[in-house]
Amino acid sequence: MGIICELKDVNKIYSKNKVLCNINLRLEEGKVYGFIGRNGAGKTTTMRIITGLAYPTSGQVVLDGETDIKGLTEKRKKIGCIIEGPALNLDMTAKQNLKALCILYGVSFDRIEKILKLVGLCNESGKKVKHFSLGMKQRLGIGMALVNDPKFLILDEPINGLDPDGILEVRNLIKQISRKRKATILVSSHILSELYQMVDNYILINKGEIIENITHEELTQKTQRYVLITDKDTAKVKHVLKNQLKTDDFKEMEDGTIRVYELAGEVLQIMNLFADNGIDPAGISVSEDSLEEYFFKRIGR
Ligand SMILES: Nc1ncnc2c1ncn2[C@@H]1O[C@H](COP(=O)(O)OP(=O)(O)OP(=O)(O)O)[C@@H](O)[C@H]1O
Repeated sequence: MGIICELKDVNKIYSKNKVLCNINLRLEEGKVYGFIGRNGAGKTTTMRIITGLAYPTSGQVVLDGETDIKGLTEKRKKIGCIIEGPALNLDMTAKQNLKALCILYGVSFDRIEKILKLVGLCNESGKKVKHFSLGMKQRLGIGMALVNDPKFLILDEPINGLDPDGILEVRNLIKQISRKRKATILVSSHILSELYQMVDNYILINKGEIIENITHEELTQKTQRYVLITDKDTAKVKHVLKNQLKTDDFKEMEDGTIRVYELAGEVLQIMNLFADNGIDPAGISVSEDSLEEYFFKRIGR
């Protein structure tokens, strides 16, 4: 899998205020990345640096292997982005906005109908954007970001402020774009659960530092319900789980505890079995981390 974007030791200082600290990121082709952090964590600044709207104080941006200004400028033409809200002309219709952008990019109008269909705005041809709902504006913004047929999409908080219907529409749209166009997508949010089941990888940023970069599977496992077992004879516990409970869905954690996922509702069954096998665990309980709990735990709050 090729790397479409890489940040190497990127730092950004705004008048003595260090807003990005040694950011290292590698974004693979065709994957969807959720960029999650509280307001002011540094998401927008990172996105601005990737797209060339801001320069890093130090460090390097690599886009599709290019590192010099000329190469980066060429690659940036193939990035579609919404940063700090879509740039829309409110007195024009969706189609007129898309047409204006096609002229700016020097591309044919052929793609407009396809984009309107994809973003679900085909039936809004007579309506000026100022009469659109926030969700419609966001969808048009995403459509605008697709005009130059990008391989890489950067969407800054596209779900922020939307009602539940709007959230669903934008989520579905992003999933569809990723499936149909195989584009790499970096999408930010300050709420981890907003991006759940929508992205392949979660990149957590806090106070300008990347604190975690994990896959959807890893996050699911970390936030699932599980039976938490504490016992000094972990080998025996694992043996009983595997051979008598016939489950492989457990994990030994770094602190020596064991988490059994599949049988989270079967704690009594597990306790009985342990009793039969002479295991008297120091601790056994059902536990889970919600997505937001997990996030706050990671950012230390
Ligand atoms: N042009 C600027 N000049 C000075 N400070 C800035 C500038 N742009 C951003 N900052 C500061 O950098 C920090 C990170 O801001 P950034 O916008 O990247 O955060 P964010 O994670 O995108 O949050 P938000 O969702 O609120 O935009 C903040 O403390 C912000 O005040």
